[in-house]
Amino acid sequence: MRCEEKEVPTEVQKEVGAVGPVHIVLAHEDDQGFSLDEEALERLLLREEVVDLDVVVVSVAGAFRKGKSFLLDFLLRYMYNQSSSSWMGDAEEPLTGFTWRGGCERETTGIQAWGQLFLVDRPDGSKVAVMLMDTQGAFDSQSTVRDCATLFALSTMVSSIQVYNLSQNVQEDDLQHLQLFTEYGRLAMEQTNEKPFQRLMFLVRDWSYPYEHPYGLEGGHSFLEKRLQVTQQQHEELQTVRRHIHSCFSSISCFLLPHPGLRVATNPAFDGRLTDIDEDFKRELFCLVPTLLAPENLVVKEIGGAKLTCRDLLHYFKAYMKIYQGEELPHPKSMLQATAEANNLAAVAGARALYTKSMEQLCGGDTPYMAPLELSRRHHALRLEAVRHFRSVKKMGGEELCRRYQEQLEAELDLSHASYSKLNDGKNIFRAVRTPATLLGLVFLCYAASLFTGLLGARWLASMCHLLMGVALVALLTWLYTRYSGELRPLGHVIDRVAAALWEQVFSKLCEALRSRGRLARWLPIRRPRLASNNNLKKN
Ligand SMILES: Nc1nc2c(ncn2[C@@H]2O[C@H](COP(=O)(O)OP(=O)(O)OP(=O)(O)O)[C@@H](O)[C@H]2O)c(=O)[nH]1
Ligand SMILES: [Mg+2]
Repeated sequence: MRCEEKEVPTEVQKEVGAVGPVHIVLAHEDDQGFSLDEEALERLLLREEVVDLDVVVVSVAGAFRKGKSFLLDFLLRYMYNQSSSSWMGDAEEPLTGFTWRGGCERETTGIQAWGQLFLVDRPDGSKVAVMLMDTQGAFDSQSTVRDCATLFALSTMVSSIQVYNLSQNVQEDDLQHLQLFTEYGRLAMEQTNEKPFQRLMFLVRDWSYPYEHPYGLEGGHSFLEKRLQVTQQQHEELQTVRRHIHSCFSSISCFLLPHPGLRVATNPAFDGRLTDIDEDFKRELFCLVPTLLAPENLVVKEIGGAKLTCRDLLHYFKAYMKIYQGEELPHPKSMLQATAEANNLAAVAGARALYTKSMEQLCGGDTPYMAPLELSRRHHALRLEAVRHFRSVKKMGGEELCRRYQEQLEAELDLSHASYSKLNDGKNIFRAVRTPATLLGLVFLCYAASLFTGLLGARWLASMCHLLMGVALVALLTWLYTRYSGELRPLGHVIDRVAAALWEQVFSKLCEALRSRGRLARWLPIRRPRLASNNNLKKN
């Protein structure tokens, strides 16, 4: 049921009908997130009569289908009819403005602002521009936790009065969601010591316990005081939520609103006219709206302690939107997903610690060199044990998530093995002296070659050998310097690599050739595959 005007429209209706809500943040259907309609926002905020005025932004946010747009239409009536005590309108006047309707499917998407800012003279003589904002309801079946958090955070960041619209009670999960969403907002703002947001009002709809806490602001105050109380007996988790909420807003209040009557809640033909709404509801609504919007209660939007004009607000809106569209912020997750990931991460950490402890004992910095093959064998055994430990820990999230984290663990352990192998190689005395030995060998070879070629009369060849010998000597001295001083490390690394290549290409091939002839076989320790050596034995 959409509000349709059935009678001759009143002046307020005419004005409301002439303006209408403006979509400033658009929600995209295909999981593409949100985008800011900059032009629409500029048209609204850069109007000559408001652009340099301080701005007041009143936003209503909370779960979907809880009467947010309906309430905002009464706020509109107040703004259009401020001077009159009968601002609520005629008894038979249908309620129009922000679109609202009955039914169980969501109505409002993205963020909508009323297409006109209201100019209000405050008691201190200043003039401010008031912007009313309606937001997409949280927790509908089409939005992810990230979507809900983004919209709630964004509306909290740009508003000076945020109405947190709740149904029947303030439950612990309402507080937890508020904590998550405001934290998401705080993350996107520059860190300051001041409280990042201004005024928060818990608006509890359909309050059914007026005999415990009466309707209205005072009942809300005593109720909220009890709800947000931090005591030493409370579990730390409950204390943290409450402390967080107190630390985010400079002022927090609560208003308890009665049920508007069955015609409002269940009649599909209800069009918002006052005659169909319960007296209790109207009476409390009559108090609630001025509490938010009376000139003396308006709160100018401030960021970092500085008041914002409409022009400034445009700038901040754009900047915040950009942050939420980028990838630098973490993605808020559902409670189960976050818990499951935390479980798996903790199990990975436990398994990794088990592996590292054993590997440290086996081949850590203080232990002597061990045969690479043995190291590799022990790594495989410990890796298996770590994976078994990981799988044995009870975790939420199911098999697929578990497998993903197992693969991550295995990759990490393989990386650790590679660095332990390097550490182990560094302890091999032959490896440690490989570079100087190779360079010294080169010096001697060049020297012998220069002598030999000199004897044969090939002087240019002898000179070449001398030159090469000089280069090898300089390289050796440079290497010794880098190792001693710790300076010129990149140069030392290059020399190491050249020496390793020389060793591989020349000396080890030379040794291999000699070994194959059997002359050095007894002197050069080399590990042969067991099968091959057995075969050789058999052949012999
Ligand atoms: N029970 C109850 N229903 C209300 C109240 N106020 C409005 N409604 C009804 O709730 C229904 C939804 O109203 P909307 O204003 O469209 O709700 P909304 O929170 O904006 O919904 P979304 O835009 O989908 O997030 C309508 O049928 C209203 O008549 C209230 O205080 N209590
Ligand atoms: Mg709505």
